Amino acid sequence: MTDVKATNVHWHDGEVSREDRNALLKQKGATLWFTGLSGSGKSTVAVALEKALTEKGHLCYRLDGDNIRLGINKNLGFSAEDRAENIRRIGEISKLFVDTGVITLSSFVSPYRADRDLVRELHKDGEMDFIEVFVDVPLAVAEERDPKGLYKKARAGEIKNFTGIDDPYEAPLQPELVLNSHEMSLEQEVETLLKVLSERGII
Ligand SMILES: Nc1ncnc2c1ncn2[C@@H]1O[C@H](COP(=O)(O)OS(=O)(=O)O)[C@@H](OP(=O)(O)O)[C@H]1O
Ligand SMILES: Nc1ncnc2c1ncn2[C@@H]1O[C@H](COP(=O)(O)OP(=O)(O)O)[C@@H](O)[C@H]1O
Repeated sequence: MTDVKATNVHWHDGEVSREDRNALLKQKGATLWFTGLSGSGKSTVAVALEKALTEKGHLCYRLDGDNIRLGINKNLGFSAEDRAENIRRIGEISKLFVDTGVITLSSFVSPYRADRDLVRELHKDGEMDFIEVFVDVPLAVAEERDPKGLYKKARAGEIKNFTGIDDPYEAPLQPELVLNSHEMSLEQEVETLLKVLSERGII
């Protein structure tokens, strides 16, 4: 892909600030970044949290691997380079959402530490909350769950470069939160997340 450098381009501030939008929504925009193996529970937890937050009157939005890859990132595959670009774009989108005041739930395998760290850095630019949530289950558990039948296909050699099988997953070193979804109930996971959001003044 051609890397067109942004020369003679400058950020343009409006007259409404992020603080104004946060005040309007009575919450603070933030990104919760769910990372983990396919089948670890990222989407399930994000869906449950979205429901709980909405019931409490908070505006949130889910960005999910499969959905994003059907639209804005439909030109990307699963090479390390494409995954990096996938995560970079989602990182930028998450940051824009946070700027609007929305609590953004981003669920991506995001297997490379450097890609996730780049998203963390992007959020530092705007002093925005970035909460890395490692949904951590042993590969055997994810493979046993196999909700989409993809591990079976990967083991049969029908899918190449499948994370955990013939492609790496680099676990976070210092995530804000670890959820062991094989040892916790969905309700416990949502409660834990709501507590973190409350402690940080996001809700
Ligand atoms: N090769 C390979 N490796 C991992 N995952 C694969 C692959 N091929 C397809 N899928 C399906 O795509 C979903 C992962 O997309 P992501 O955008 O989250 O991946 S990444 O962050 O760019 O690595 C992932 O979704 P989840 O199961 O929800 O994690 C899979 O359903
Ligand atoms: N405590 C739990 N938290 C999350 N998912 C769970 C839990 N217990 C069982 N599961 C199951 O594990 C699977 C996780 O799949 P999914 O959420 O699609 O994972 P991912 O988005 O990481 O690929 C689902 O079938 C879900 O019902």
